[in-house]
Amino acid sequence: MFSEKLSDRKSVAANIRSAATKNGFFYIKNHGIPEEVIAQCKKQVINFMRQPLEKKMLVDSRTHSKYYNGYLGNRKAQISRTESADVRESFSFRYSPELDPDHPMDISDLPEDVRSWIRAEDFVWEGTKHLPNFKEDGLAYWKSCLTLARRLVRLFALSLELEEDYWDDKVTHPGADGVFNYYPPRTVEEVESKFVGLGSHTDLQLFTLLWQDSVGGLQVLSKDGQWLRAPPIEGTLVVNIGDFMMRLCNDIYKSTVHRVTNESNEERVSLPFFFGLNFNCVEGVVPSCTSEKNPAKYEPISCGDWCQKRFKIERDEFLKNQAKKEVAPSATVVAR
Ligand SMILES: O=C(O)CCC(=O)C(=O)O
Ligand SMILES: [Fe+2]
Repeated sequence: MFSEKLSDRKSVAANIRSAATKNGFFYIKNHGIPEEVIAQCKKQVINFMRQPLEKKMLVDSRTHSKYYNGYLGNRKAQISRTESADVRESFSFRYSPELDPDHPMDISDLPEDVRSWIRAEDFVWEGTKHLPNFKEDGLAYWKSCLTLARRLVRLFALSLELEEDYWDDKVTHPGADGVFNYYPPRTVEEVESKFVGLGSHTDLQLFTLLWQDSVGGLQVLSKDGQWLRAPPIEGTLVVNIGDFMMRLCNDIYKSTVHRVTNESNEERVSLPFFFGLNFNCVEGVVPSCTSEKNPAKYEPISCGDWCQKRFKIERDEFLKNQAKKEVAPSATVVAR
């Protein structure tokens, strides 16, 4: 991937094509993110999550965020309608031009159509100031992911028989959502009531880079409906295709359903990074994925609209179900 020779890069791209077509999930090694950067970030996630709830609520997403940033607590969301509420706790933040590792710039210098789509919110860093180096260490990992993702998107372009720079101008201020996931050790209640860590879902954008610690618990749904374990492999990141990529390549690449349950007595941390095009960028099916026999299945849509719609569905669904539970009678009528 980092080779000077196009033929080397093409050969990696061919591997990506094969994995993205079959499973939609693969591992990468020698990705260039230093182990030290990952370890520091993980340490900070543990520091944050082990705080008393009132400290974590300083950055509560529901009270402080317009755009789904900040902290979401244990069982405060439910990504899958047919499973339980999610046991996972998370801390989320979004792309900010000041923090861009490749070309930092002031938000006021962005053209208006790009600026109006920037979803970063300062409260996430304001409310975590009491944790020494939390922001610095968290962002060091996020920055490494962003630089890597910009490299990887070039290989994705190659893999789809597009020019390598096909998306370069469309990832200058991209969807780059950092999330710190924390799955507490599983309790007896969770086992008995079949609670999931994070219910079955697909990711939204072009692709996700995922670091997971050594605990395990990620499962991927295969084409024939089997849950496959995606175990931690030291020195690797998991990469998986998102829905927007699947749309852009007319379903050739698969955005695969996955879920997580921490089945251990240890804490589990994972660090996904969700990468997409600039949110103002309206993109349709790419030319190399359509033909007369295989017309585009999807209309162009902006990456931002797409994400916003999907986030809203997830949150609204959860709040609706909560409200229903609150007004439900204590007796349940069972059909006979
Ligand atoms: O925790 C993991 O291993 C995966 C998390 C995930 O799928 C997500 O945050 O979308
Ligand atoms: Fe996911």
